[in-house]
Amino acid sequence: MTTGTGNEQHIIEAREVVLSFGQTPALRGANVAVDAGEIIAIMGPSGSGKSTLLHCLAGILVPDSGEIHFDGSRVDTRTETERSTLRRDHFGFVFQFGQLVPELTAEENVALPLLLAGTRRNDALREARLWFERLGLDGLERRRSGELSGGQAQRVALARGLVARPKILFADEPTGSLDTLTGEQVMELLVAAAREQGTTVVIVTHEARVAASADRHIMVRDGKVTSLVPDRVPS
Ligand SMILES: Nc1ncnc2c1ncn2[C@@H]1O[C@H](COP(=O)(O)OP(=O)(O)OP(=O)(O)O)[C@@H](O)[C@H]1O
Repeated sequence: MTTGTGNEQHIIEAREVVLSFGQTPALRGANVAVDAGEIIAIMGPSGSGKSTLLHCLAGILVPDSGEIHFDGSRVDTRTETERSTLRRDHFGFVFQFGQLVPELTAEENVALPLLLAGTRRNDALREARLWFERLGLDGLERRRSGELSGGQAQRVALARGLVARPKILFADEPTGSLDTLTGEQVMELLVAAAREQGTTVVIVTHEARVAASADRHIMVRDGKVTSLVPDRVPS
């Protein structure tokens, strides 16, 4: 593992990242650097490479060339097992669809990251339950995903993404399956909870309103990040 080559002030960084799926280029030299505690929105047209960039930053995909740095050390040079451990210990995830395990109750779904990290079941469930009141999910602890509305299921997924207090929350279109109002509420909860616990957030979204909740947004076009100059969202 290579260490100590990243800029220490950035918690996560992609440098000249190139990745193709077969003949299809997805990233063609993408650069982005995110500060600790920052909430950054990745925007851009469909197929421009947003999700691929998020997956590279999160250590899910390994670039063909270029570098990913997390907390001052290289991620892309690590083995699959090392990257999996990194994700489990430091990253949380929220995606657009189908994230909850249907056989588990809502509280068991939220507790999952803690259980995977070795927390005792009772402690994990106690910690998980704290999120239900906080996210307006009181009384839904024992429901299964089929018994939740889309907005409720996304809030459960959000709780699961944050319960282990990850350093970074990666969110790929977390409001994409929701109506505008429900999506705004989920986004408000996401931003408030992330700020409260100092979690850095990298969020892929099509929606300008979602991006407006972020501290900064970047544009991905044809596999490149086009706005490298800090582009602060006006408050
Ligand atoms: N697993 C895959 N296999 C083959 N091609 C893929 C795969 N994933 C993405 N691609 C291609 O890579 C390019 C970038 O895709 P990506 O999903 O990163 O774009 P995106 O900006 O997130 O798109 P969208 O907004 O539509 O989700 C596209 O041309 C896409 O078709």
